[in-house]
Amino acid sequence: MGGSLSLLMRLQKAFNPTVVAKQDALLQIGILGAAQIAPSAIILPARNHPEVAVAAVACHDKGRGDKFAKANGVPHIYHGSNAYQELLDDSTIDIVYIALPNALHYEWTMKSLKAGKHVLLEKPSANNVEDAKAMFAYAEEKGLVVLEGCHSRFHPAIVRFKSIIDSGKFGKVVSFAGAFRLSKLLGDDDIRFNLSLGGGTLIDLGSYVLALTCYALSSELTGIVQAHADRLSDDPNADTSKIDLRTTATLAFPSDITSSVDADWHKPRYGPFGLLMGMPEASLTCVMEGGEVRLSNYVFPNIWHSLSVTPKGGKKQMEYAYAFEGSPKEQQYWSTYRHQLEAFVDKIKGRQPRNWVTPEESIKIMKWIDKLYENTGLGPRPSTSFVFVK
Ligand SMILES: NC(=O)C1=CN([C@@H]2O[C@H](COP(=O)(O)OP(=O)(O)OC[C@H]3O[C@@H](n4cnc5c(N)ncnc54)[C@H](OP(=O)(O)O)[C@@H]3O)[C@@H](O)[C@H]2O)C=CC1
Ligand SMILES: O=C1OC[C@@H](O)[C@H](O)[C@H]1O
Repeated sequence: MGGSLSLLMRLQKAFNPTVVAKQDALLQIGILGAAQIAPSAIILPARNHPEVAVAAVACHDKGRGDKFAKANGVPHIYHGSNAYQELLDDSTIDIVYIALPNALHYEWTMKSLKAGKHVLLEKPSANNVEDAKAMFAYAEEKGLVVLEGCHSRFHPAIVRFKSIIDSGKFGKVVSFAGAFRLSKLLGDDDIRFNLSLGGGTLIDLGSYVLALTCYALSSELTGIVQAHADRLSDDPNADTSKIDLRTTATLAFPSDITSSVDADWHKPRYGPFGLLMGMPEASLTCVMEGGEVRLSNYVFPNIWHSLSVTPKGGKKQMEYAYAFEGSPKEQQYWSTYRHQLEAFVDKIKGRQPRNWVTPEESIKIMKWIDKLYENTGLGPRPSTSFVFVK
């Protein structure tokens, strides 16, 4: 099939994945919050997974909740101020998908665990490392699965990217660069720019960069060489002065490897009156002694990505990894979120997932997000006033 035809097919499949026949005894998923990301991250993947069903959504606002449920074929809706807790009290729900503002991840993960539910939690896992540690410790105590949805980690493209580095074919790693850069299309009132809701560009976009960098290098980050944040406001008394529109940093890894981080929600716009957005960038580049490998588009690699391998002094070669080797043909259309759901269900069912984001990794990423925020002077994202009682 020609390039443009396969691209069209992948686009079509991304928004209309095959609806599969369901097995008996499905794991029932409840969604907390009628979030924008929920259709891509859980509704569509669940339609394509034979062992799960989305059974309910909880939304404070009845009108919005009804609209969400209707548009996404969710059979039951909880609404009103106690909606989230009512969903957790529903004994038919096995899994809770949490796509709430970052500051609410801790509270609703703890409450979900207390209610005996497994949790698929949006990235970043929490507002700060202390909250993340408490969440994963409680999950362990309860014998339940909590997975931070760093969805890119599950796609064949990132696994292939890492395997090229790990193969040693190009020798030792010299340096690494990770970027997630977008033009600002959201208002300042978006959850991403609100300190009390756990906002900030490093915690939002940078959480991917840190997680994917640490995964690809399979080694412990050892320190911060330098870091800089462009703030939303210069008024030291305003919360917005603690919100970074862009954070850039250089990190140190063992063997003198340095890695750059660019988390940017303020990529310049261009054209007349700045009407055009800059090209979104989600890339990872690893420079090794004998060559370089670069992955572009780790966010929606199922629609399109490129993996370029350039031997030192040689010609760039392109690779694509839409499916794992030997996997059924249909899987070439799986999104990062569909791969993630596969792993999550495997873990709950006691099967070995192909790939996993461990609690230790999630905690480590939160630790370095805190350290970077300390380093840039903005300070870690504060915990909320919620006090958890077992
Ligand atoms: N994995 C991925 O690709 C992506 C992940 N994310 C992550 O998902 C989470 C949610 O992001 P997104 O979908 O953009 O969020 P939304 O802005 O759509 O908000 C999600 C839900 O949070 C509740 N909420 C929104 N604003 C507030 C507020 N001011 N105070 C209290 N509750 C609020 C609402 O619940 P209700 O319906 O009850 O009113 C809303 O439906 C974040 O953690 C983000 O990092 C986001 C985008 C992509
Ligand atoms: O994938 C994403 O892209 C945009 C971000 O703001 C969002 O939170 C993130 O997960």
